[in-house]
Amino acid sequence: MTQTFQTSADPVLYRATFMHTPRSPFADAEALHAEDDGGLLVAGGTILASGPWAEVRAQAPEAPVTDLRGGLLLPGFVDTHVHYPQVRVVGGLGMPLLDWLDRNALPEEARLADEGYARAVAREFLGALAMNGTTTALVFGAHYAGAMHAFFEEAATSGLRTVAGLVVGDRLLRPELHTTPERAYAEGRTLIERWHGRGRALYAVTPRFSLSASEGLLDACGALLREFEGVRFTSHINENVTEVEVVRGLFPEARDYLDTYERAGLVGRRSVLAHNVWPSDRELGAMAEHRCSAAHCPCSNSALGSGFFPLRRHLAAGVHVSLGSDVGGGTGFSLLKEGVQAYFMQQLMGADGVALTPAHLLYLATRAGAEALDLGDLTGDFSAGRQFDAVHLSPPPGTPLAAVYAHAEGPGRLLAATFASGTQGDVARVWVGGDEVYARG
Ligand SMILES: O=c1[nH]c(=O)c2nc[nH]c2[nH]1
Ligand SMILES: [Zn+2]
Repeated sequence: MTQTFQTSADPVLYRATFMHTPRSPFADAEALHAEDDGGLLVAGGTILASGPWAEVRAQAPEAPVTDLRGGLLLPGFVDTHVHYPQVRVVGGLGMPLLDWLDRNALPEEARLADEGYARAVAREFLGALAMNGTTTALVFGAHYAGAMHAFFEEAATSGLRTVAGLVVGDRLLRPELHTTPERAYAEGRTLIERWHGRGRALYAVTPRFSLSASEGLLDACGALLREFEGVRFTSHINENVTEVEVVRGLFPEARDYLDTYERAGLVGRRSVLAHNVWPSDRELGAMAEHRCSAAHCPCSNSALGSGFFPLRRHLAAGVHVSLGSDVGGGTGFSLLKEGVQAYFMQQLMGADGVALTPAHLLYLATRAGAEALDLGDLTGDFSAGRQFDAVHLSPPPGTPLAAVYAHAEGPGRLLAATFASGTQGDVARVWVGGDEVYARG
């Protein structure tokens, strides 16, 4: 059954310490906007006014107030790379990518042929996103159309914003995961017609990676992308050195890994490519020209030993970067953890790394993801006109983070501590479009 959310059309007020990054801290050092005692006026799920409490309150003196003081209100997190079928295989440590796929991920993905199994996994997956404060996700789907119908049904019930699609491959996986270009096109078309643009769902054409996709299959994906307005494209790229070598051998005509997607017409403003740990300069320049995004997945890159993400080179080339948890190659759903891991890795890169501030981490976990998905007008910050997509962090009393919250000197310290030690347990409430989609306890 699909749940319908009854968002109040009457104005409501939220009073909280809040922070957001309407602009990129990579372009503007003053991008972090913090309100120690802030107000958000929301009606019909849309933010009408945002600023100091006294000013916002004056605009709607009669509106009921939700008092969230004592915690921290942030825009809902945007996870731009996370695999729905891999919830139950998180924590397969000690293997590089291709072994990890063969031994850990793909056997589990084959189990989603059973629609009942897939539905149970979808519920676990969506619940995990919500309880971690993720309100929008670009979801790498399953290889089975039935599992994707189940996913979209469950996503509608969850209230979360999802961009997702059937994952397709026609070689070098397990035979039961293989499709054909014709079937990929037909099943993709049916899923798009049923789900794309319905409620909070959008569709993403999703070949698993060029290693497992023939040219014909990538062309079928390109046809779907051309034929249906607003459909997104996502896949993996340049994650692991062995993978890159294999792809080079499989596509002797292609200039590089990116070109395998470019030749099929898959790369544009609404394309998100996960990882990109080992890009060439040609690929970075072309990605900037296409205005596509790289989804950086620092916990996954660490767990699978894939390498250090060259953030400095992406920024220098003008490539937009967002964050992904990459569950189950990644180690969990928290974008707070991804943020601090991104920070750690850049620190460890020495002169090649970028010194990330708390504002950068917040931007990467929120606004950058919304822009990667071309949903920046809808979500990603608390500016007037955006949807009220929010996560309220309220550390349980007696925890170290609660002590920091009670005594932090200034917004930068509060935000740094939140990324450094915040977890799923600190997420108290989560809203999407003004609808509460998660409440702790
Ligand atoms: O991190 C990853 N996880 C996956 O499931 C996958 N498939 C192809 N390439 C991949 N990389
Ligand atoms: Zn992935």
